[in-house]
Amino acid sequence: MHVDALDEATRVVIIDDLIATGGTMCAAVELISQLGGETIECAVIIELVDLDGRAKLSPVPLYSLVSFHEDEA
Ligand SMILES: O=P(O)(O)OC[C@H]1O[C@H](OP(=O)(O)OP(=O)(O)O)[C@H](O)[C@@H]1O
Ligand SMILES: Nc1ncnc2[nH]cnc12
Repeated sequence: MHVDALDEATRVVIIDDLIATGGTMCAAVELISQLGGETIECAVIIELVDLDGRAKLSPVPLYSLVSFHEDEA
């Protein structure tokens, strides 16, 4: 991503296929922040609930379409 791709007025929604530990999504939030933007929401298709990536993202809200628990895998 170019260093001048975002400015302070840019509100970003990050979309990925899956959240597990939240490390990937957190890195994306941090990158957006370093470039001056603000992540207003993260969205995924699949959330692996037991790995608690949602807590790592807080206070950025997470929207997920499907939640899997360990005993359902
Ligand atoms: O919440 P995390 O623990 O960071 O994991 C989530 C990431 O893992 C998967 O990518 P993966 O690294 O498997 O690569 P790929 O989907 O590009 O093949 C998935 O697409 C997310 O990007
Ligand atoms: N724990 C996990 N299960 C399935 N896909 C993944 N991608 C990254 N972490 C994963």
